Amino acid sequence: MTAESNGTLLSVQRLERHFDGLKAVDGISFSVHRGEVVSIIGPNGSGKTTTLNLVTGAIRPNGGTITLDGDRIERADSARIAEHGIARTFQNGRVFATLSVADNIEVGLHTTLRAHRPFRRLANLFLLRWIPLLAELYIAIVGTPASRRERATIDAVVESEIDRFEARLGPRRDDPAYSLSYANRRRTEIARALALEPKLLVLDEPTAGMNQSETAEVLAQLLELKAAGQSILLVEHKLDLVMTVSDRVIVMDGGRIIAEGRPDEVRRDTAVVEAYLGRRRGLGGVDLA
Ligand SMILES: Nc1ncnc2c1ncn2[C@@H]1O[C@H](COP(=O)(O)OP(=O)(O)OP(=O)(O)O)[C@@H](O)[C@H]1O
Repeated sequence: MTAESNGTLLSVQRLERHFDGLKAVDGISFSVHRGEVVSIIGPNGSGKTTTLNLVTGAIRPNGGTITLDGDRIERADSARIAEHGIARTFQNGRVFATLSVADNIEVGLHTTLRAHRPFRRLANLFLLRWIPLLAELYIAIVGTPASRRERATIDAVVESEIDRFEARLGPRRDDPAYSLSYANRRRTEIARALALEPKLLVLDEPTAGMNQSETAEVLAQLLELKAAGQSILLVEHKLDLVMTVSDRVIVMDGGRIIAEGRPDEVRRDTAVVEAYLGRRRGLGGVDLA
């Protein structure tokens, strides 16, 4: 059966990544179907973020394949993969500190604007990827570059993303990101990813550093995205959230997948309980049973 006919959006096969002999990701295979929310959990250092970095092109694999919507992407760079339909957020939350909320959301769109303006696209990529401070300064002073035709489209996308987080980001739309609360920076980052209308949204610990009510808000937003049919690949330590939002849960330990299934199946898997509790690593004290 082909990727298209069985509804597979992302297919990862025998993926490997070593760091100086350490097998951070050790031959894993999994898939994400269209409209599915798949979470990767596991103790600290089990290879979750490395997997996301491989899928989003931040690093290259030593072996294996990654297929998105039928196309091989394991050798593509992150900008090409973003154009292809994967958008992500980062574990430590990355926003451009001196840019406003609106400009932060817009910046993501510029890095993936299609090749009809190859030179400007190249300049944007160069500035944003390799000299981010200079790029920030340029945008803060001159503004973001766009033709009048593009401007209307871009503004509409930015406004619709601010609307999505209206209560939180609406009043802060023109404020620089450095003045935002941590939770609002994370929301800005998620809005920037969603502005790309990705086929697959990749979230690396979106609730890290958030309190209970902020976490509940993220959960509600994830459930809304899921109801709208958004495919999501999520790494998250807060297991209550994972078990509520996920269609499928993948459990990693030592670079390998040790269990995979529906949340209720994974909860009962003894290998999972052992990985978390038996060795007292990662999320010690979490009751999976
Ligand atoms: N750039 C790197 N250079 C060397 N080792 C690395 C690098 N990135 C990750 N590792 C190692 O690979 C292993 C897996 O790391 P990874 O960050 O993927 O784990 P994780 O499951 O995301 O952990 P956490 O839950 O703590 O974020 C760890 O032993 C880590 O130290």
